[in-house]
Amino acid sequence: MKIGKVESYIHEKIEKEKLHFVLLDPDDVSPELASKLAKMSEELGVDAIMIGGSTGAEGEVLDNVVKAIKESSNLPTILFPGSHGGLSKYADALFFMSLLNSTNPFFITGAQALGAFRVKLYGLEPIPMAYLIVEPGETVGWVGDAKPIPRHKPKIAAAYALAGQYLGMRLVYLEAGSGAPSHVPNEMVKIVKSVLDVPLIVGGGIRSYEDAKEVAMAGADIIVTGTAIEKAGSLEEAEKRLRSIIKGVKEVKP
Ligand SMILES: CC(C)=CCC/C(C)=C/CC/C(C)=C/CC/C(C)=C/COP(=O)(O)OP(=O)(O)O
Ligand SMILES: O=P(O)(O)OC[C@@H](O)CO
Ligand SMILES: [Mg+2]
Repeated sequence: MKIGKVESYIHEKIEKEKLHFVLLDPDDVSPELASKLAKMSEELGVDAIMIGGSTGAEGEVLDNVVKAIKESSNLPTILFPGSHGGLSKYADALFFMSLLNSTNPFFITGAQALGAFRVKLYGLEPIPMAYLIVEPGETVGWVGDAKPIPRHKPKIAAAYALAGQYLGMRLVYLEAGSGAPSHVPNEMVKIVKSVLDVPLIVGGGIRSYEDAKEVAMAGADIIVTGTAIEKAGSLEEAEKRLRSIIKGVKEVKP
């Protein structure tokens, strides 16, 4: 079995440092803004750009944002699809994710089957990933028909994460939901990390130096931020926030 370029890049990098990925939602950012944010991200030390949204980032809108990002930066572009619609031939890779704690088979295997041929046709690099929604879950929890993992039940998260690894998934993503008032609890990150051999991604509600640093210290290998950068209001503010979040991530050594 061959591990693709983007996944190999992730594996090599996490040996040496904690990573920071920026998520851009084509529903919320224009190609022009995406292009500027991607360029800034590369200059400041972000490790990859994720592209997706839970309320229908697809078609031309998605393609144009991916193209704009590819033109302005050399960072790997990874699709973060809300369904089989969230695929673009212009991206490098995609998180081929299964929402393991969904109550709806569409988000566990259905969207994956409907998207599989197009992934092959577009030559996208699929990276199998267990996607787990933790309370509050926000929009993605509702859209994904999730049974969100209670914040004070880290063992449930660990059980799902380990099941994902044993099912062959090569990444686990703990998601509190975009814009969540608080990120996944540190204790949960720690316990999940302690049972896993595959890299752990944490996102949702991470918006400051302190947030990023504590989640990295708790054991996340990759920290994702979307809202903090996307909705900064100005490029100056986005830069300020990005600098402090990256500082928090990179101060923690693996
Ligand atoms: C692998 C393929 C083809 C599909 C996977 C489909 C699955 C399992 C989706 C999971 C459920 C879902 C709706 C995920 C959306 C992921 C996502 C992009 C969330 C965050 O987007 P943001 O823009 O930050 O937040 P909003 O939720 O506010 O849009
Ligand atoms: O927008 P934020 O809260 O940074 O969340 C990022 C990501 O985990 C959402 O899927
Ligand atoms: Mg969104």
